Amino acid sequence: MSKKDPAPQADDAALLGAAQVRELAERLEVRPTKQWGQNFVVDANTVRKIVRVAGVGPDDVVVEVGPGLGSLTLALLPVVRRVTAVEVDPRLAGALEETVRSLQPENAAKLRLVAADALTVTKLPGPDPTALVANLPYNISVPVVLSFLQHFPSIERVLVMVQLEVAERLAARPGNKTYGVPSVKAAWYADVELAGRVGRNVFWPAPNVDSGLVSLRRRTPPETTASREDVFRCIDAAFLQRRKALRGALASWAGSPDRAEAALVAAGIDPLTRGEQLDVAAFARIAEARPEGQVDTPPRARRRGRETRSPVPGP
Ligand SMILES: C[S@@+](CC[C@H](N)C(=O)[O-])C[C@H]1O[C@@H](n2cnc3c(N)ncnc32)[C@H](O)[C@@H]1O
Repeated sequence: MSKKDPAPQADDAALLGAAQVRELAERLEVRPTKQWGQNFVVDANTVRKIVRVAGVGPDDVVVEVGPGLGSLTLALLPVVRRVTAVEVDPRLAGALEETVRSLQPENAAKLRLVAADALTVTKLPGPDPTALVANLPYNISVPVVLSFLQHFPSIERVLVMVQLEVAERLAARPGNKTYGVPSVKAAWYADVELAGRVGRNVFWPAPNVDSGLVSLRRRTPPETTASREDVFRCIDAAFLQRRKALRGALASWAGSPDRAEAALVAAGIDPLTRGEQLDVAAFARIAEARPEGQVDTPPRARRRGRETRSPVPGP
């Protein structure tokens, strides 16, 4: 056993309870807005749980998207090396540092505030982030997760609280009725698990739906010569008409149903399969099998050009 003091836990720290969240909001004259998905956590046990399930520790540099009034930030700060908090609402961004200074002065130096729209953030100050931990605004939760996994390869783990339905969709497996574009794209970057459910009563104001915790662990993307963009375009096309067999659903993506069929056969996939049955590795194989130089063309041009294009290459 080490003689060193154990790493501080969120349990020891000053956290915000329901009364403090409301008081703080009142003092800052912040009325929560739907536009920015502002449902603040008013339950200290929930933020402790998020930090615990995230599995972050003293070496972690955590990005928190949407710190709001600071409920989760205050639970993260005692536990991790640094928190970089990205907040779009200038009223909240302007107050966060002061909140931390007054409640946890010992951790104030660990906080870095970035006042910005998280969807535009592709670089962050300070050391590379190792984790994303956030209670995300519901309307942009999937784009935020995908964008941070794309732009920050140093992020190894993600724990986000999102609308339960979105959490289930992110963690869904092929064949499941909630499996869709978010599930396949998230699986490109990470192994994804539903890590818990959270009732709506831990928020102020309470949303109309329950929430879920989603845990993502970075993995190596499927091996393919196709670019991520190409694979993602193929996924988008397949799910645009999710009940359709891929031969038809991928027709415009490939140039024609015949070309789609050829790419599917070359990838070893039955052309009558539906996208909802395939995992991300299968989409990577299809994108790889697509004829080179192929571009999405309007239907008329596609019909005219059909006979003149070169055949789809074999596997
Ligand atoms: C669900 S609240 C969570 C607040 C706080 N983390 C908590 O748990 O109480 C979402 C937060 O994200 C912020 N937000 C919304 N859209 C954003 C964006 N595009 N970029 C950064 N922050 C955003 C909101 O202003 C709000 O503070």
